[in-house]
Amino acid sequence: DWLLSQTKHRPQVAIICGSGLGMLADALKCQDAFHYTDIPGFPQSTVQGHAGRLVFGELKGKTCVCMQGRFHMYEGHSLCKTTFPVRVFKLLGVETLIVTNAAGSLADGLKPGDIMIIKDHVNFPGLGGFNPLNGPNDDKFGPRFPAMSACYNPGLRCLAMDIAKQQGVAELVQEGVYAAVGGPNFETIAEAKLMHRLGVDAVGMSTAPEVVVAVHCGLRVFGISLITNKPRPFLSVFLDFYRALSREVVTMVTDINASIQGSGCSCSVSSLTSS
Ligand SMILES: O=P(O)(O)O[C@@H]1C[C@H](O)[C@@H](CO)O1
Ligand SMILES: Nc1nc2[nH]cnc2c(=O)[nH]1
Repeated sequence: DWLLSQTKHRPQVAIICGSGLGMLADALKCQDAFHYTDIPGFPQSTVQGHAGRLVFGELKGKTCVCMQGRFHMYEGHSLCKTTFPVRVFKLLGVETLIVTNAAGSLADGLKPGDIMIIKDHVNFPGLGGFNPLNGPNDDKFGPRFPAMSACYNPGLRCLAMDIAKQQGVAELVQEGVYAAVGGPNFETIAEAKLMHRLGVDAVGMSTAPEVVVAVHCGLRVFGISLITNKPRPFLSVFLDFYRALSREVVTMVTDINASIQGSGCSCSVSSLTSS
């Protein structure tokens, strides 16, 4: 009610900006911005890179609200608090939630700088009983036992891939499974390997609880992870080096063969190339 009394904007889309992604809010026109400290009952950001502002504005003809800074379990917030803004968005009239995060890659084809469109998630805290929907269910938001089999809207995922192609950045974008862990420590090598074997492509410390609450209250969800790092077991560093070296040798041999042929000589070192 306080927010609705402070701004004329009536957002249809909410965007939660992940670590280092707060500048997404700068794209909004005709902004009304509120510090979390000024919003009655709102939790407070404690993490560097999370400015702690709710920014309303227009983006390509849609009214949006952006969270510049989200809340994480490792800050000491209860899961109810970390996901509280999602219910605020629902009450503001939002229909679509876009979640973004910084995440570590566990997949061979995902490198730092790539974008992963989230196709599904593994909510490790949730599997262990740490769920924002714990406690009495509030039926005005959603059912006691909500389905989570299609959390990430297939139409929006498809649209995002099409836009990536149109903008010529498709090679940086792929779909994958995000896993949420509690943090704040990063994974041990054994934990990273375990998650990789379980089918996880990227790991982070947020997002899944927000998505659970959003799906519970009927919001359409789209999620992306910005890949910021990749856990590097020693063996894979060695294998990458070995592959790079092999590629160099093949290139050198190919060049040598080309110059031998250019000189009119009939011999070559092709057997070395193939081995
Ligand atoms: O809010 P997100 O999920 O982007 O933040 C990630 C997880 C930690 O807060 C932080 C670690 O780098 O980035
Ligand atoms: N848990 C986890 N969170 C991250 N956020 C950004 N990178 C990582 C990572 O490698 N692991």
